[in-house]
Amino acid sequence: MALQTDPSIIYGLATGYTGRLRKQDLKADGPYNTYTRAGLPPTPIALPGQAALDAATRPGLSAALYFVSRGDGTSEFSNNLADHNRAVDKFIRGIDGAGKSTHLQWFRERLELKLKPAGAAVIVTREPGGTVLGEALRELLLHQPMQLETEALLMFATRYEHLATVIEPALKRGDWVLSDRFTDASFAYQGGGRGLALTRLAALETWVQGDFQPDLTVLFDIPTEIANQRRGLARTPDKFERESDAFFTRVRAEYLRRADETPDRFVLVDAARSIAKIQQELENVIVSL
Ligand SMILES: Nc1ncnc2c1ncn2[C@@H]1O[C@H](COP(=O)(O)OP(=O)(O)OP(=O)(O)O)[C@@H](O)[C@H]1O
Ligand SMILES: Cc1cn([C@H]2C[C@H](O)[C@@H](COP(=O)(O)O)O2)c(=O)[nH]c1=O
Repeated sequence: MALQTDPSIIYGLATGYTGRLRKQDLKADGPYNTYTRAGLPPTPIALPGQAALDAATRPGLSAALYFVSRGDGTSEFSNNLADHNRAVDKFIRGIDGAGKSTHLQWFRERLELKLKPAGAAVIVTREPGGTVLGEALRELLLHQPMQLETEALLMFATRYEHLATVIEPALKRGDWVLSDRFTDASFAYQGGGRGLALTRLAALETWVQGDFQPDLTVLFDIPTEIANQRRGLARTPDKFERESDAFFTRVRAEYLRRADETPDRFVLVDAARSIAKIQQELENVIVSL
């Protein structure tokens, strides 16, 4: 297994390091890139002080095998890969670039305010995930290599569980459901991005959800180059985030094709604009609901 540690890359970049590690830095091979090369870098990458030398020669007792920066000068330590991936998800991921996580939280708060008098709850969920089984499968889907067909089937398997145990019961209760991604993502990523026949995805869509469709889908549309800059903040990219620009351009094209196909269901948001401008537009969406 590769060491995959950012400080070695930063050391290798020398004066080329601008204070922010980008996705392309992780991909650029070099003697200090511990993502592309196995083993230790060729030289030490720091001049350690007395405390660090003491810690190396007399390490504290711990079962931890992994760590990830919390971004506040401290680190989150984990004993196994599943916990580590969850910690990475929490502290580093969340950066796909379009800004949907940023706006989802805000959207939820606004919607809750609107629904409060009616007493309806807002359930926020996500795909892949949203259930105990779905979250376990998410780990595999985001981090394990697998056949394209397996990936598509697992996406729809998590969706079946999600619909049956979370979404449908919530809608029956009269609650509102906000899902961070749904079936359009399968068409965009497995279909557009990876090239699985759309007819196969359409068959799975019918099997898993019948004629169920979200009432409204907000598509945060963003050119690949801008998404790249924002995604550049992600330091430990998952399987999807490691994909090429061409992949993301195809993903975007398929999202736009889906929006074009069923325009009544979609609100297309130009996500390249400022957060304030986007929220102005989302405010109008909430008013119209
Ligand atoms: N309109 C915007 N202008 C500038 N920066 C933005 C904008 N929207 C989001 N960002 C920033 O871009 C980064 C990515 O945003 P966010 O995590 O919301 O993306 P995402 O599409 O939800 O990604 P993921 O799907 O991985 O969670 C964050 O650092 C966020 O602060
Ligand atoms: C539902 C769904 C998701 N994906 C991909 C898209 C993203 O890269 C990840 C999920 O990560 P996020 O931070 O929650 O956006 O999974 C997919 O390929 N197919 C799908 O159906």
